[in-house]
Amino acid sequence: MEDEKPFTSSQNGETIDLGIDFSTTEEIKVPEKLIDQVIGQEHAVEVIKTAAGQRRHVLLIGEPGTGKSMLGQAMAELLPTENLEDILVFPNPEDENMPKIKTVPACQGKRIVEKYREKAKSQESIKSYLLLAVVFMVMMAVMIDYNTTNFLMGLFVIILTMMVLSNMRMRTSVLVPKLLIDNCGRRKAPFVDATGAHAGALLGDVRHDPFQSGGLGTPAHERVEPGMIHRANKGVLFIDEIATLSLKMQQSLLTAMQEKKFPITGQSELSSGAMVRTEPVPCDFILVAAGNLDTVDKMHPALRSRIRGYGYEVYMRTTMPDTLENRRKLVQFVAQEVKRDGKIPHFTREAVEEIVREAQRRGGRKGHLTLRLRDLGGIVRAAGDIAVKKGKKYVEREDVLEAMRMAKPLEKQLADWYIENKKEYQVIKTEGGEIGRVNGLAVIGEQSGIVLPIEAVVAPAASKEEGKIIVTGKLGEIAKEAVQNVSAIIKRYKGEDISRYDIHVQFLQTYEGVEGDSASISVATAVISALEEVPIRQDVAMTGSLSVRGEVLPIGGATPKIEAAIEAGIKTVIIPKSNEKDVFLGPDKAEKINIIPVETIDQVLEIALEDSKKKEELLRKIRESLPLRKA
Ligand SMILES: Nc1ncnc2c1ncn2[C@@H]1O[C@H](COP(=O)(O)OP(=O)(O)OP(=O)(O)O)[C@@H](O)[C@H]1O
Repeated sequence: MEDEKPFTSSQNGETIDLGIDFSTTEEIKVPEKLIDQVIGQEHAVEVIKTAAGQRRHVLLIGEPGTGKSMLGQAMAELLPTENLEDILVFPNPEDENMPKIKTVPACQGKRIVEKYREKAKSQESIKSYLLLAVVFMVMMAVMIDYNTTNFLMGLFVIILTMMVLSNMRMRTSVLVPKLLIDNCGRRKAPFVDATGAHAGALLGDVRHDPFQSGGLGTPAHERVEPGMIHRANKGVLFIDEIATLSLKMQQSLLTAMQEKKFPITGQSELSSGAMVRTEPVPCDFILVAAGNLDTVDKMHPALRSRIRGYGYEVYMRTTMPDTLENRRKLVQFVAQEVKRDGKIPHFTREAVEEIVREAQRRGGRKGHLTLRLRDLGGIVRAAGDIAVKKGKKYVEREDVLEAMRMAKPLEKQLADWYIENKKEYQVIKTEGGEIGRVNGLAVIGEQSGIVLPIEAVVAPAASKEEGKIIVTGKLGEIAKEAVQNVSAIIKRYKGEDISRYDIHVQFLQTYEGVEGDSASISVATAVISALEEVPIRQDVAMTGSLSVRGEVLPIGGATPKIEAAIEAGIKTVIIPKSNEKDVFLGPDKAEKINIIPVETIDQVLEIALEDSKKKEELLRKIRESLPLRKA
């Protein structure tokens, strides 16, 4: 029971209880089966086990790097191997363009081809002896009565014999079938990853033959190439981003799933291969399709319905509760990543603690650990590489910390560059007070924060009828929405309509990829400051969403945003109270910043505005007017 209780507090540099006694991950046993190595996706694991037993299709929806392809591979391991088959393609004497297909138990395919080859070879040797005999006889005849006519005659006979024999040779080799799918010696059912495959690779193809019309060509059956659907026969066909397949391909995939057989034909209409169409080739695979939520919308409806009707849909989790049991699983994860990589040393306990701390940080929510394990595995490998370079026997804590500094995702590198750049041009101010200018916070990608300065100017409306909200810089829509929300608040405390003013809002130097939806308390603060002419403290940064009732609502990415503020040299950060427990900072960082959680807009203004009589008056009016003001 104790193991299942989630931890709620941040560990800020203390020793982390990992729920297991060990000094290095060398002592941790890694399960043999891949399915037992899947961490934190218990529901998906259950479904995969059931689906493997019942041969059902599965649709896995979720974020990248959460184990979708790993589950597909794990499923292949669970499938029986006794009924694996070899597939052969034979020439069809009645219709050359419709090669015949034959299925035999695994390993028999090779033997059959071998037998045909032997037969063809013995015919070959008879022909060679025949040719030798003819040459010998002609030479004898020419030698007995040598003259030019006889010599030329002899040459003609030899050439004629060679031509006849070579024509016979072609006919004999035509009879050797081609082994299309060879499953001999396989210890696991096939797992075929068809992500991003083009039509020929997925469905099979027949190669073009330029000599075909001259009768010199390669026989049709030899030009037949199996598709991934055929290679996956009796195994798993895994397709990530399934919606990126063309509708036509999805339709063919559906047919293949229904029929469990699919003929192979040339995919290019201009190729001579397009004339060839084999008998249906077995493709009795289990489809494990993957993607994100967008995939569900874009997928061929009939294909999705097939999976829903004859299989399961699973939503992959992105976090798991921070319990002792799950921390133990992360220890196992580190051990298994080390084993899988094969080139890096094992981790010390302290190094694993640092990985778990990073998992908490990336979890982004209180009491949660991230399940984007591919990214976490990236840090494990980078730390391992660092330890290898230093010639260490084990990966230590400092190596993990160095890896986290080094292995920054692209977005983080970009965010750092913004900060440097903005500092250089003094776009980010970290001291003094300014009217209408606030340090907002935003994220790029998922893990990287930036300081996003916002400026507002308020002037009496130029037009008599109505004022305008003029937004410059990217994120225009977000700013407009934020201004609309703050206008309700202003109306209440000021008793006047904001439409009497033109309001200009600018997000200073924003770039592609910046997510600004959590900037609404910043916009509100900038607008109120501009309207009331009360300066905003520039050593304060803030993040939070604002409701029309003046509540400060939770946002994502609290930790990276605070880290960005620290890097920019800001001293105080305002965050929504409900995000308080999502903050995971190391002790070195935590001491550099004062984090103030707030619930309402007046609390924001109290901290962010410079002290003055005007400010006191403003706060009094706002507090009286706010419907949900908490005492
Ligand atoms: N749940 C998990 N348990 C253990 N390891 C995991 C898990 N998820 C991811 N990993 C690690 O990350 C690697 C990559 O994961 P995988 O390729 O399965 O992710 P995915 O969800 O298929 O991502 P994508 O959609 O980008 O292909 C795995 O080989 C494994 O090392």
